[in-house]
Amino acid sequence: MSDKPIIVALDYDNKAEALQLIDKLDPNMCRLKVGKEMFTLFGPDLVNEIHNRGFDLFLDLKFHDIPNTVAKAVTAAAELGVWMTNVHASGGLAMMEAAQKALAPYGDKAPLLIAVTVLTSMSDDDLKLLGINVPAAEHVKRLASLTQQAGLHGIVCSAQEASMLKETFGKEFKLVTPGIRPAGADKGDQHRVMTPKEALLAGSDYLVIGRPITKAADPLAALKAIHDSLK
Ligand SMILES: O=C(O)c1cc(=O)[nH]c(=O)n1[C@@H]1O[C@H](COP(=O)(O)O)[C@@H](O)[C@H]1O
Repeated sequence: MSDKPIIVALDYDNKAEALQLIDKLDPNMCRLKVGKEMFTLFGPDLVNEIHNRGFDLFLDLKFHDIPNTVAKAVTAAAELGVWMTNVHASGGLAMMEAAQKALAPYGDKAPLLIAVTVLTSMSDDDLKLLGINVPAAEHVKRLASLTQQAGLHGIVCSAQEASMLKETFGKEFKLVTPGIRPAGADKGDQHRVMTPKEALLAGSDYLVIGRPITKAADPLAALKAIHDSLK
């Protein structure tokens, strides 16, 4: 587990509202994630504004394209100075190797590069519709193995798979787990969920948490409650 495991997923269509929350947060308590919605709306300016406030940023754009294109995209993320970025493991071994290789010139300034395995919104039945006739956990394991072979830092997966994955791939291989729901919270579109405390106990290194914080009546109080529940 990281000493600062919470990553708040900022999925807002309003920059002022997002900055209002960020200004109440402490960079010693959490990291932040900007994804497709906010990056499409507000671009690198938002990344710079978050960096200026002292936060580590996970740029979650889930690149999935031909190796050359993805290598260029992760290079652009490295130029922004982000702490972590990601690709889809389903893009394949060559794509992931090209992405990792593109980061080599950045040395210890390179972002952590992780690969999304099976989205936490997907169930075994959703995989069947894609022609993948194995349980999600098995497909996650297959994609995690490819990711480790490509030399990436770790994967995005569900905390439900964390203990099996830590056992198989070792403690240095980072597990970033969305689909985190405090007990009784609305699951929304997530399927493979776990509570924050259970996720850490199962072996998650980082907990990605969005709506349980950002949609709470008092987001700061929600974050503090989750933070305290981990002690
Ligand atoms: O890569 C991700 O961050 C991600 C992968 C995944 O499998 N599932 C998943 O929910 N996410 C992201 O994690 C966040 C979860 O948000 P909430 O469901 O609101 O807590 C969203 O920003 C998703 O884009």
